[in-house]
Amino acid sequence: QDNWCGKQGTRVGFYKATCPKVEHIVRKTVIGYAKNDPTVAPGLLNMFFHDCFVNGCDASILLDGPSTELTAPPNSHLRHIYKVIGIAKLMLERSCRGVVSCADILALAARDSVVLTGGRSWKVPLGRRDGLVSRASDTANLPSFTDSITVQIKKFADKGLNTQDLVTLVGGHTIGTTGCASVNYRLYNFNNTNQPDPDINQAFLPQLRALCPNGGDGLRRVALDTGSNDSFDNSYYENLKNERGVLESDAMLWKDQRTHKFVKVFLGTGEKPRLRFNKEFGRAMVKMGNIEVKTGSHGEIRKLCGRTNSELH
Ligand code: HEM
Ligand SMILES: [Ca+2]
Ligand SMILES: [Ca+2]
Repeated sequence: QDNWCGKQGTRVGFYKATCPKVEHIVRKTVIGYAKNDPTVAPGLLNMFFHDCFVNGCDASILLDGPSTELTAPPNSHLRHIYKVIGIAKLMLERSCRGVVSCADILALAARDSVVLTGGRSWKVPLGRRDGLVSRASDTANLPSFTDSITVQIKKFADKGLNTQDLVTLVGGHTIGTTGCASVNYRLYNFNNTNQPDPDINQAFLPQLRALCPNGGDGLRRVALDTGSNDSFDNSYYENLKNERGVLESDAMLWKDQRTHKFVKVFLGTGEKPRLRFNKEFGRAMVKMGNIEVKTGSHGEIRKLCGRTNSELH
Protein backbone atom coordinates (compact mmCIF):
# COMPACT_ATOMS: atom_id res chain seq x y z
CA GLN A 1 0.00 0.00 0.00
CA ASP A 2 2.94 2.40 0.14
CA ASN A 3 3.19 2.88 -3.60
CA TRP A 4 0.22 5.19 -3.82
CA CYS A 5 -0.99 8.33 -2.16
CA GLY A 6 -4.56 8.87 -1.13
CA LYS A 7 -7.33 11.27 -1.91
CA GLN A 8 -5.36 14.50 -2.15
CA GLY A 9 -3.10 13.19 -4.90
CA THR A 10 -4.90 14.88 -7.77
CA ARG A 11 -5.99 18.43 -8.46
CA VAL A 12 -7.91 20.40 -11.05
CA GLY A 13 -5.56 22.37 -13.32
CA PHE A 14 -2.54 20.15 -12.72
CA TYR A 15 -1.27 20.75 -16.31
CA LYS A 16 -2.20 24.42 -16.47
CA ALA A 17 1.41 25.52 -16.89
CA THR A 18 2.92 22.43 -18.49
CA CYS A 19 0.24 21.42 -21.02
CA PRO A 20 -2.60 23.94 -21.20
CA LYS A 21 -4.17 22.28 -24.25
CA VAL A 22 -4.57 18.85 -22.68
CA GLU A 23 -8.35 19.00 -22.20
CA HIS A 24 -8.89 20.33 -25.69
CA ILE A 25 -6.74 17.65 -27.32
CA VAL A 26 -8.39 14.79 -25.45
CA ARG A 27 -11.89 16.08 -26.18
CA LYS A 28 -11.17 16.50 -29.90
CA THR A 29 -9.81 12.97 -30.11
CA VAL A 30 -12.77 11.44 -28.28
CA ILE A 31 -15.25 13.34 -30.46
CA GLY A 32 -13.41 12.26 -33.60
CA TYR A 33 -13.75 8.58 -32.74
CA ALA A 34 -17.13 8.66 -31.03
CA LYS A 35 -18.96 10.27 -33.93
CA ASN A 36 -18.22 7.27 -36.16
CA ASP A 37 -18.50 4.55 -33.55
CA PRO A 38 -21.23 4.39 -30.87
CA THR A 39 -19.19 1.91 -28.79
CA VAL A 40 -16.47 4.48 -28.07
CA ALA A 41 -18.20 6.59 -25.39
CA PRO A 42 -19.50 3.66 -23.31
CA GLY A 43 -16.23 1.82 -23.89
CA LEU A 44 -14.15 4.68 -22.48
CA LEU A 45 -16.39 5.02 -19.42
CA ASN A 46 -16.31 1.28 -18.78
CA MET A 47 -12.53 1.28 -19.28
CA PHE A 48 -11.98 4.00 -16.67
CA PHE A 49 -14.02 2.03 -14.12
CA HIS A 50 -12.07 -1.15 -14.85
CA ASP A 51 -8.80 0.77 -14.60
CA CYS A 52 -9.60 2.40 -11.25
CA PHE A 53 -10.83 -0.82 -9.65
CA VAL A 54 -7.65 -2.74 -10.51
CA ASN A 55 -4.50 -1.32 -8.91
CA GLY A 56 -6.03 2.17 -8.87
CA CYS A 57 -6.49 4.72 -11.66
CA ASP A 58 -3.06 4.18 -13.20
CA ALA A 59 -3.73 3.13 -16.81
CA SER A 60 -2.74 -0.45 -15.95
CA ILE A 61 -5.65 -1.45 -18.20
CA LEU A 62 -3.84 0.07 -21.20
CA LEU A 63 -0.64 -1.95 -20.96
CA ASP A 64 -0.38 -4.36 -23.85
CA GLY A 65 1.27 -7.77 -23.93
CA PRO A 66 0.56 -11.35 -22.91
CA SER A 67 -1.60 -11.86 -19.78
CA THR A 68 -2.20 -8.17 -19.11
CA GLU A 69 -5.54 -6.85 -17.81
CA LEU A 70 -6.65 -6.11 -21.35
CA THR A 71 -6.53 -9.82 -22.21
CA ALA A 72 -8.88 -10.78 -19.36
CA PRO A 73 -12.57 -11.63 -20.07
CA PRO A 74 -14.10 -8.52 -18.41
CA ASN A 75 -12.05 -6.34 -20.77
CA SER A 76 -12.28 -8.31 -24.02
CA HIS A 77 -14.92 -5.94 -25.45
CA LEU A 78 -12.67 -2.94 -24.72
CA ARG A 79 -9.60 -3.79 -26.77
CA HIS A 80 -10.51 -1.52 -29.69
CA ILE A 81 -11.04 1.40 -27.30
CA TYR A 82 -7.33 1.43 -26.56
CA LYS A 83 -6.51 3.28 -29.79
CA VAL A 84 -8.52 6.36 -28.77
CA ILE A 85 -6.25 6.91 -25.79
CA GLY A 86 -3.22 5.96 -27.89
CA ILE A 87 -3.95 8.68 -30.47
CA ALA A 88 -4.66 11.32 -27.83
CA LYS A 89 -1.32 10.42 -26.25
CA LEU A 90 0.48 10.78 -29.58
CA MET A 91 -0.95 14.26 -30.09
CA LEU A 92 -0.06 15.22 -26.52
CA GLU A 93 3.51 14.01 -26.95
CA ARG A 94 3.79 16.43 -29.87
CA SER A 95 2.53 19.42 -27.85
CA CYS A 96 3.98 18.63 -24.44
CA ARG A 97 6.37 15.71 -24.49
CA GLY A 98 6.59 13.46 -21.46
CA VAL A 99 4.12 15.46 -19.40
CA VAL A 100 0.61 13.97 -19.44
CA SER A 101 -0.02 10.52 -17.98
CA CYS A 102 -2.12 7.94 -19.78
CA ALA A 103 -4.15 7.57 -16.59
CA ASP A 104 -5.14 11.25 -16.77
CA ILE A 105 -6.00 10.98 -20.47
CA LEU A 106 -8.37 8.12 -19.62
CA ALA A 107 -9.95 10.12 -16.77
CA LEU A 108 -10.60 13.05 -19.13
CA ALA A 109 -11.85 10.80 -21.94
CA ALA A 110 -14.35 9.14 -19.57
CA ARG A 111 -15.72 12.56 -18.59
CA ASP A 112 -15.90 13.66 -22.23
CA SER A 113 -17.80 10.47 -23.09
CA VAL A 114 -20.48 11.27 -20.52
CA VAL A 115 -20.81 14.82 -21.81
CA LEU A 116 -20.94 13.67 -25.45
CA THR A 117 -23.86 11.37 -24.71
CA GLY A 118 -25.81 14.12 -22.94
CA GLY A 119 -24.56 13.97 -19.36
CA ARG A 120 -23.53 16.90 -17.25
CA SER A 121 -19.87 17.92 -17.14
CA TRP A 122 -17.56 18.08 -14.13
CA LYS A 123 -14.02 19.25 -13.42
CA VAL A 124 -11.54 16.38 -13.51
CA PRO A 125 -8.71 16.53 -10.94
CA LEU A 126 -5.45 15.46 -12.62
CA GLY A 127 -1.92 14.45 -11.68
CA ARG A 128 -2.14 10.65 -11.75
CA ARG A 129 1.00 8.75 -12.72
CA ASP A 130 1.03 5.58 -14.80
CA GLY A 131 1.48 2.18 -13.19
CA LEU A 132 4.19 -0.33 -14.03
CA VAL A 133 2.26 -3.59 -13.70
CA SER A 134 -0.77 -5.15 -15.36
CA ARG A 135 -1.84 -8.73 -14.65
CA ALA A 136 -4.91 -10.44 -16.09
CA SER A 137 -5.44 -12.27 -12.79
CA ASP A 138 -5.97 -8.96 -10.95
CA THR A 139 -9.24 -8.43 -12.83
CA ALA A 140 -10.81 -11.36 -10.94
CA ASN A 141 -11.92 -8.98 -8.18
CA LEU A 142 -13.92 -6.70 -10.46
CA PRO A 143 -17.65 -6.67 -9.67
CA SER A 144 -19.51 -9.37 -11.60
CA PHE A 145 -23.03 -9.36 -13.04
CA THR A 146 -23.93 -12.23 -10.70
CA ASP A 147 -22.67 -10.50 -7.53
CA SER A 148 -25.24 -10.10 -4.76
CA ILE A 149 -25.87 -6.62 -3.36
CA THR A 150 -23.83 -7.57 -0.29
CA VAL A 151 -20.87 -8.41 -2.50
CA GLN A 152 -21.35 -5.32 -4.68
CA ILE A 153 -21.42 -3.09 -1.58
CA LYS A 154 -18.34 -4.85 -0.22
CA LYS A 155 -16.35 -4.47 -3.44
CA PHE A 156 -17.12 -0.75 -3.59
CA ALA A 157 -16.42 -0.29 0.14
CA ASP A 158 -13.03 -1.90 -0.40
CA LYS A 159 -12.28 1.03 -2.74
CA GLY A 160 -13.59 3.67 -0.34
CA LEU A 161 -16.95 4.02 -2.09
CA ASN A 162 -20.26 3.82 -0.20
CA THR A 163 -23.65 2.43 -1.19
CA GLN A 164 -24.81 5.73 -2.65
CA ASP A 165 -21.66 5.86 -4.79
CA LEU A 166 -22.42 2.32 -5.96
CA VAL A 167 -25.96 3.12 -7.09
CA THR A 168 -24.77 6.37 -8.69
CA LEU A 169 -21.79 4.92 -10.55
CA VAL A 170 -23.61 1.83 -11.84
CA GLY A 171 -25.88 4.44 -13.43
CA GLY A 172 -23.09 4.48 -16.03
CA HIS A 173 -25.14 1.62 -17.50
CA THR A 174 -27.44 4.31 -18.91
CA ILE A 175 -25.17 4.01 -21.97
CA GLY A 176 -23.63 1.02 -23.68
CA THR A 177 -24.28 -2.64 -24.16
CA THR A 178 -23.59 -6.08 -22.75
CA GLY A 179 -22.84 -9.37 -24.46
CA CYS A 180 -25.72 -11.90 -24.42
CA ALA A 181 -23.31 -14.19 -22.56
CA SER A 182 -23.99 -12.11 -19.42
CA VAL A 183 -27.79 -12.28 -19.89
CA ASN A 184 -28.74 -15.65 -21.42
CA TYR A 185 -28.71 -17.55 -18.13
CA ARG A 186 -31.57 -15.33 -16.87
CA LEU A 187 -33.80 -15.91 -19.87
CA TYR A 188 -34.30 -19.66 -20.28
CA ASN A 189 -33.06 -21.76 -17.38
CA PHE A 190 -32.40 -19.55 -14.40
CA ASN A 191 -30.79 -21.44 -11.49
CA ASN A 192 -31.75 -24.78 -13.11
CA THR A 193 -35.48 -24.03 -12.86
CA ASN A 194 -36.14 -24.33 -16.61
CA GLN A 195 -37.82 -20.96 -16.09
CA PRO A 196 -36.64 -17.41 -16.64
CA ASP A 197 -35.59 -15.15 -13.78
CA PRO A 198 -38.94 -14.24 -12.14
CA ASP A 199 -37.69 -10.70 -11.58
CA ILE A 200 -37.82 -9.88 -15.30
CA ASN A 201 -40.93 -7.98 -16.39
CA GLN A 202 -43.31 -10.31 -18.30
CA ALA A 203 -43.66 -7.93 -21.23
CA PHE A 204 -39.93 -7.34 -21.36
CA LEU A 205 -38.96 -11.02 -21.37
CA PRO A 206 -39.93 -11.78 -25.01
CA GLN A 207 -38.12 -8.61 -26.12
CA LEU A 208 -34.96 -9.68 -24.37
CA ARG A 209 -35.30 -13.27 -25.62
CA ALA A 210 -35.58 -12.01 -29.20
CA LEU A 211 -32.34 -10.07 -28.73
CA CYS A 212 -30.56 -13.00 -27.06
CA PRO A 213 -31.97 -16.24 -28.54
CA ASN A 214 -31.59 -19.50 -26.62
CA GLY A 215 -28.24 -21.06 -27.46
CA GLY A 216 -27.42 -18.06 -29.65
CA ASP A 217 -24.23 -16.07 -30.02
CA GLY A 218 -23.02 -14.93 -26.59
CA LEU A 219 -21.08 -12.13 -28.25
CA ARG A 220 -24.22 -10.44 -29.56
CA ARG A 221 -24.69 -7.10 -27.82
CA VAL A 222 -27.83 -5.77 -26.19
CA ALA A 223 -28.47 -2.37 -24.63
CA LEU A 224 -28.04 -2.11 -20.86
CA ASP A 225 -30.61 0.72 -20.76
CA THR A 226 -33.35 -0.45 -23.11
CA GLY A 227 -34.57 2.34 -25.37
CA SER A 228 -31.93 4.83 -24.26
CA ASN A 229 -28.50 3.25 -24.57
CA ASP A 230 -26.96 6.21 -26.38
CA SER A 231 -28.22 8.84 -23.99
CA PHE A 232 -26.80 9.68 -20.56
CA ASP A 233 -30.09 10.11 -18.71
CA ASN A 234 -32.27 8.83 -15.86
CA SER A 235 -33.93 6.15 -17.96
CA TYR A 236 -31.71 3.40 -16.54
CA TYR A 237 -33.31 3.85 -13.10
CA GLU A 238 -36.81 3.93 -14.63
CA ASN A 239 -36.01 0.60 -16.25
CA LEU A 240 -34.84 -0.84 -12.92
CA LYS A 241 -38.15 0.17 -11.35
CA ASN A 242 -40.06 -1.48 -14.19
CA GLU A 243 -38.10 -4.74 -13.83
CA ARG A 244 -36.37 -4.05 -17.10
CA GLY A 245 -32.84 -4.20 -15.77
CA VAL A 246 -30.79 -6.32 -18.16
CA LEU A 247 -27.98 -7.51 -15.88
CA GLU A 248 -28.95 -9.48 -12.80
CA SER A 249 -26.67 -7.23 -10.71
CA ASP A 250 -28.65 -4.21 -11.96
CA ALA A 251 -32.07 -5.78 -11.33
CA MET A 252 -30.98 -6.52 -7.76
CA LEU A 253 -30.45 -2.80 -7.05
CA TRP A 254 -34.23 -2.39 -7.07
CA LYS A 255 -34.93 -5.49 -4.98
CA ASP A 256 -32.62 -4.80 -2.04
CA GLN A 257 -33.61 -2.12 0.48
CA ARG A 258 -30.02 -0.93 0.88
CA THR A 259 -29.84 0.16 -2.77
CA HIS A 260 -33.57 0.53 -3.55
CA LYS A 261 -33.74 3.75 -1.54
CA PHE A 262 -31.07 5.43 -3.67
CA VAL A 263 -32.73 4.35 -6.91
CA LYS A 264 -35.91 5.98 -5.60
CA VAL A 265 -34.03 9.17 -4.78
CA PHE A 266 -32.86 9.40 -8.40
CA LEU A 267 -36.42 8.75 -9.59
CA GLY A 268 -37.55 11.73 -7.51
CA THR A 269 -39.78 9.55 -5.34
CA GLY A 270 -37.36 8.85 -2.50
CA GLU A 271 -36.82 10.38 0.88
CA LYS A 272 -34.71 13.47 1.29
CA PRO A 273 -32.12 14.53 0.40
CA ARG A 274 -33.28 14.99 -3.16
CA LEU A 275 -30.34 14.22 -5.38
CA ARG A 276 -30.03 14.52 -9.13
CA PHE A 277 -28.32 11.69 -10.96
CA ASN A 278 -26.59 13.91 -13.51
CA LYS A 279 -24.99 15.99 -10.78
CA GLU A 280 -24.17 13.13 -8.42
CA PHE A 281 -22.57 11.12 -11.20
CA GLY A 282 -19.76 13.65 -11.66
CA ARG A 283 -19.18 13.86 -7.93
CA ALA A 284 -18.96 10.07 -7.64
CA MET A 285 -16.66 9.88 -10.67
CA VAL A 286 -14.21 12.29 -9.00
CA LYS A 287 -14.25 9.99 -5.98
CA MET A 288 -13.73 6.87 -8.10
CA GLY A 289 -10.99 8.70 -10.02
CA ASN A 290 -8.98 9.08 -6.82
CA ILE A 291 -8.77 5.37 -6.01
CA GLU A 292 -5.18 4.43 -5.13
CA VAL A 293 -3.76 7.21 -7.28
CA LYS A 294 0.00 7.17 -7.78
CA THR A 295 1.71 10.56 -7.42
CA GLY A 296 5.12 12.03 -6.68
CA SER A 297 7.91 9.57 -7.45
CA HIS A 298 5.61 6.56 -7.77
CA GLY A 299 4.90 5.16 -11.20
CA GLU A 300 5.96 7.10 -14.31
CA ILE A 301 4.71 9.16 -17.23
CA ARG A 302 4.60 6.66 -20.06
CA LYS A 303 5.83 7.59 -23.51
CA LEU A 304 3.44 5.10 -25.11
CA CYS A 305 0.27 4.08 -23.30
CA GLY A 306 0.64 0.41 -24.23
CA ARG A 307 4.16 -0.01 -22.81
CA THR A 308 6.05 0.88 -19.68
CA ASN A 309 9.07 3.10 -20.44
CA SER A 310 11.55 0.38 -19.47
CA GLU A 311 10.00 -1.90 -22.09
CA LEU A 312 10.92 0.64 -24.79
CA HIS A 313 14.67 0.29 -24.37
C1 HEM B 1 -21.57 -3.74 -9.51
C2 HEM B 1 -20.89 -3.05 -10.40
C3 HEM B 1 -20.88 -3.34 -11.86
C4 HEM B 1 -21.11 -4.52 -12.53
C5 HEM B 1 -21.44 -5.89 -11.95
C6 HEM B 1 -20.99 -4.22 -13.94
C7 HEM B 1 -21.12 -5.16 -14.95
C8 HEM B 1 -21.05 -4.89 -16.30
C9 HEM B 1 -21.16 -5.87 -17.37
C10 HEM B 1 -21.34 -7.38 -17.16
C11 HEM B 1 -21.09 -5.21 -18.55
C12 HEM B 1 -21.11 -5.82 -19.94
C13 HEM B 1 -19.68 -6.12 -20.32
C14 HEM B 1 -19.49 -7.02 -21.50
O1 HEM B 1 -20.43 -7.38 -22.20
O2 HEM B 1 -18.36 -7.43 -21.73
C15 HEM B 1 -20.94 -3.81 -18.25
C16 HEM B 1 -20.84 -2.80 -19.18
C17 HEM B 1 -20.67 -1.48 -18.90
N1 HEM B 1 -20.41 -0.94 -17.64
FE1 HEM B 1 -20.61 -1.91 -15.87
N2 HEM B 1 -20.70 -2.89 -14.11
C18 HEM B 1 -20.62 -2.33 -12.87
C19 HEM B 1 -20.31 -1.01 -12.59
C20 HEM B 1 -20.03 -0.05 -13.54
C21 HEM B 1 -19.54 1.26 -13.26
C22 HEM B 1 -19.19 1.78 -11.87
C23 HEM B 1 -19.42 1.92 -14.45
C24 HEM B 1 -18.93 3.33 -14.76
C25 HEM B 1 -18.92 4.33 -13.92
C26 HEM B 1 -19.84 1.01 -15.47
C27 HEM B 1 -19.93 1.30 -16.81
C28 HEM B 1 -20.26 0.40 -17.80
C29 HEM B 1 -20.46 0.78 -19.18
C30 HEM B 1 -20.41 2.18 -19.75
C31 HEM B 1 -20.71 -0.41 -19.87
C32 HEM B 1 -20.97 -0.57 -21.37
C33 HEM B 1 -19.70 -0.95 -22.06
C34 HEM B 1 -19.82 -0.99 -23.56
O3 HEM B 1 -20.88 -0.73 -24.11
O4 HEM B 1 -18.79 -1.31 -24.18
N3 HEM B 1 -20.19 -0.19 -14.89
N4 HEM B 1 -20.90 -3.63 -16.88
CA1 LIG C 1 -5.49 0.36 -12.84
CA1 LIG D 1 -29.78 6.08 -21.15
